[in-house]
This record gives sequence, C-alpha cells and structure tokens, in this order.
Amino acid sequence: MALKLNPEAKAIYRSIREEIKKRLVLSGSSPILDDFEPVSSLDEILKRQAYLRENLPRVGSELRGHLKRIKPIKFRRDYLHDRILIVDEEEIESARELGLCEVSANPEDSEGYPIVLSTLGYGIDVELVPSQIAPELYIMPLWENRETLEALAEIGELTGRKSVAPRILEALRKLGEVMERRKLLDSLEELIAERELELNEQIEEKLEKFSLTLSGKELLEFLSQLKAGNYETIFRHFGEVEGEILDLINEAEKELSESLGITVELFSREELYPVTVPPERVEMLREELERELKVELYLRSREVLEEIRPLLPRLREELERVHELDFLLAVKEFTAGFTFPEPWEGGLAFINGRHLFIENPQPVSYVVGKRPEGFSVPGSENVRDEGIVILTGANSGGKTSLLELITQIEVLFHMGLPVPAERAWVEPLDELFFFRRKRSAYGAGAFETALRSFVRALKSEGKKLILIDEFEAITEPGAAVKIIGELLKIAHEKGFHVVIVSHLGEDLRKELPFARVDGIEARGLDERLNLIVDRQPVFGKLGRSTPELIVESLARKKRGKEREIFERVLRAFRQE
Ligand SMILES: Nc1ncnc2c1ncn2[C@@H]1O[C@H](COP(=O)(O)OP(=O)(O)OP(=O)(O)O)[C@@H](O)[C@H]1O
Repeated sequence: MALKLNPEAKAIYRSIREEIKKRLVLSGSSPILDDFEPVSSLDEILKRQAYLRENLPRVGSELRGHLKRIKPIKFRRDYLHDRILIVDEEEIESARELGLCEVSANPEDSEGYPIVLSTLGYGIDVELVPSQIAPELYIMPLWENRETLEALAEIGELTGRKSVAPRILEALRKLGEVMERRKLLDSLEELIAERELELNEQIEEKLEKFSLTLSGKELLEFLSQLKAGNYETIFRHFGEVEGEILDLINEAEKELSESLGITVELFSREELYPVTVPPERVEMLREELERELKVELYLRSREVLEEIRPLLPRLREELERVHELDFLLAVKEFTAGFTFPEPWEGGLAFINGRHLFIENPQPVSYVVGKRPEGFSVPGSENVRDEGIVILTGANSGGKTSLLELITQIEVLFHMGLPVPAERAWVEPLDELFFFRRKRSAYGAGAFETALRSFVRALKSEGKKLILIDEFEAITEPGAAVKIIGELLKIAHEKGFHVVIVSHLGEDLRKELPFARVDGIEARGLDERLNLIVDRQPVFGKLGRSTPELIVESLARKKRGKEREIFERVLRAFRQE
C-alpha cells in the first residue's frame, strides 16, 4: 500500500526523487525509482532496507566511468533485402512468417541476390530459424557496441560478478578482417585514385630516367640505328620500358587485390601513360566487393553467433543489472553518511538530523510521540511521549525547516532508504500531511481552503502525522486559538501525531494540556544585532519571540534610565 502524501509532502518526495535521479548516469535507470515509492507496509520497507544494506556496499564511485560507456544494445528484427530463401512449397508459409527476407519455392528467383539461402540445397544450407537466416541481426548490434561490452567486462571485474562480455568480444574478433574490408569499401574511390596518382608518378619517374639514358653516346647510337632502319633494337629498347611500366601496374594491382581481398584488374593497358581507371571498372569492382563481403559477413556472423548464442540471455541480464548498479550508486552517493531508521511504534524520533537542502545545517534532534530509550538528547527528560507538539520560537529560527526535515525523514524511511540522521526511529504511517504557511494568500479564500484541508486530514482513520506551519497567519489570533485548539483535540483523540508551528504557544498550552510546547531560541545577538539562533528546539519550553529577545538584549546592554525602560518592557513580556 502506497503511503498517502498530501501535495506539499509529495513535493518533498519529488525533490528527493529528483536528487537521486540527477545522480543517475544512464537514462534507462530511472524506472527503478518507481520501485521505491513510499509505502505504508513495514514488511516492504524492511525488505527494501535489507536489499539496500546488502547491495549499497557493493557499488563504488569507480563504477561511474564504466557505467557512462554503456549504451543499450538493441536487437531489432529487420527485413533484409540482400538475401533470398529458397524453400519447399510446404515451408513457404512458415518461412514468410519469420519476416526476415524474400522467400520463394522457385530457385530461379534467386537471380541477382548476393546471398542465396536454402533448406533444399540451392544455396547456403539453413534451417528455418532467424539465427541462421539473419545472424547479422544479432551480431551487428554487438559489433557496434563493443565499447559497451568492454565496459560490462570492467564492471564485472569491479563487482566480482564475472561478465560474459569478454567471451563475446573474443568471438567478435573473428569479424575484424571482414569489417576492415568493409571500411575500405567506403573509401574505394579515394583508394583507387590515390593508387592511380602514385602509379603515374612512378611511371613518370621511369620515363624521365629513360630519357636520361638516351642522352649522350646512346642517343647517337639510337639515331644511327634509326637511320639504318634497324627498328627492332629501338623497339626492344622501348619494350624494356613498357615491360617495366607493366610491372609497376601489376604490382599496384596486386597490392590493391591484397588489401581488398579480391582479384582486381583496374588499370587500362592500352594507354600506359598516364594510367587511368575507367569509372565503370570501379563500379563493377564495388559491386563485386559488396557481394563478396555480404556473403563473407553472413558466414562469419553465423559462425560467431553459433558460438555466443548461449551467452546472450546472460548478457541481457547484465545489461539490466547495469541499471540497478546505476541506481544503487546514485542512492549510495545521495545517502552518504545517512543511517537506516529503526522501525518504531508510536511516533518518530531522530538524533542529529540534517536538513537535505540546507548547506552545512546545524544538526537537530527531535521526537514526536513515544520517546525511544536510545533518544538520549539533553533536555529530552521532560518529554512525556506527547503526540501533539506545538513548536514556537524566534522568527527565522528554523521552525519551517524542522517540519521539512521531519517530512524528509518520513519520506525516506517509507521509501526504504536511509535517512540523514545519526539515529532514527520511525513508525510506518498510512498518511503524511505537510501544510506550509501560505505567505501571500490572505483573506477568507485562503482561510477556507486551509481549514478544509485540515478537516480532511482529520476525517479518516489510520496512522497519521500532520505537520502544520503557522495556521494563524491567515486568520485572527483569537479565532486561531479556538480553531487550532479544537482541531488538535480531535487529532489527539484519534491518536494522530501533529507538529504545529505557532506563535500562540502560550494560549494553546492552556487549551491543550496534553500537548508539548517546544521552543527554538536565540543564543544571543551578534554585533549587528542579528540573532544567533540555536536550531535545536528546547523540549517543553516556550520559545521566546524575536522582539522579546531584542528587548532583552537591549536591557542588558544599556545603562541607567534607558535600561530601566527596557527592563519594564521586558517584564511585560514575562507577565504574558
Ligand atoms: N538546522 C539549520 N541549520 C542551519 N540553518 C538553518 C537550519 N534550520 C533553518 N536554517 C536556516 O534559517 C533560515 C530560517 O529558517 P526557517 O524559514 O525554517 O525559519 P522559521 O522559524 O520557519 O522562520 P519564520 O518564523 O520566519 O517562518 C533559513 O535560511 C534556513 O536555511
């Protein structure tokens, strides 16, 4: 059963949730937060506590860097246009249902398909299963997410749970070569153009050298041979060069063939200089290469998949577990220094609670309802297990902040999380109410709305904690005493717990003998006459208001006639 929260308590829950959420590294982890919504059931709270106690120590900030590298690996069913599946008439239906590629019973239809698969021996033999018909659909997402797999391997090492990722990575290495060649295919034009340029430079060099060898004596001989009509020698001479050029071309083609893994004949032999590559040859080469790489990739993928298929369910689990680790790490960082509250009956107590959103807060200890034995806070001897508490004291003393802190501790406890306190005792509630002071909303409208909400809070049965911040601000003090007095009597009769911030402590105390009145007070004034506040409420003692404190301070500082006047004013306060 979910813990019921009124809108302002819910806002505090949301801000806590946000604190955890902003510490998550992976977007897919936030749904886990839904499993930690505040609940009333003590069993569920204890179950969550046990889970966190066991698992929080297992995660550390060194995980964060690896978590950041994780991307979801999505295996998508896709229709592959590069293959056809030739099957028996009877199998056609079920083969089509797989929805992976074109299916036919006629082997002639396979014309033009780079990959021809068949259950009948008309191509590469397959069974009618996706892993054999389209193994790339499993393998490509893995190949593209090797980074994720590497991170999983590291996380496995760090958390002491061996990952299957290293074995998958090892198997994927078999694809390395074909993937390299696929990359070359992308830059085929540049690759060829580069080689062409290089080749022409080499030929040019050769020709230059050749022209040099013709200089001098040789040139004379050459001319005399020419005159004598002795062409053969001349051709032989040229033939030598031609042979050398052809060698260069062959060499270049051989190198290309090696890197592409396919025999290529690209350069035209008719025109030896400059060597050119006809564009249609590049196109043909591309087509041939594509076809061959498709088949190769298919075969390799199938082989790799056969090897790693049994590991995939574990991989899926690991990818889910990563979100759990992400969540645990976020919770661990957010709740660093917090403690798990002890389940308690009859109220709430905590020692040295620290407000979540005040920087360097003064720790505050507080108790509402039954006082636990371990609650050994100075001054708490006066506490008589009061379930109704009126919190009084100086302006800006921290009364609202204390109500917020109580709400934070309650919400965290009901989420199953540790709370920002040295020690805490919390009773599971059915409902938690936090009514903030409405600063701007004066007048009958605001008064009516607030009154209606309070009455609604008191209406039903159950375990309730009701926190109210200065109700009298929206009505007259006299009326407020009557209204609050009566409502608190009802709360008391129903066994609800209430903390109400009020400046009417003195009057309310008379009305409500069962209630405890606590006070937040100033320790004194600083040199600028600002109050130095002790945020720790004094149990069972009405807090002096700010004006009273200022009068007191002046009475102490001044001398003579002035002092007498201040002292008289101060006495008026004391007689109240
Ligand atoms: N435990 C604390 N440690 C440090 N600063 C605190 C603490 N509690 C409250 N403060 C700071 O004191 C200021 C006043 O707090 P808060 O509004 O809770 O006082 P208040 O008693 O409700 O005042 P008011 O009577 O005006 O409503 C805030 O700036 C708050 O951050």
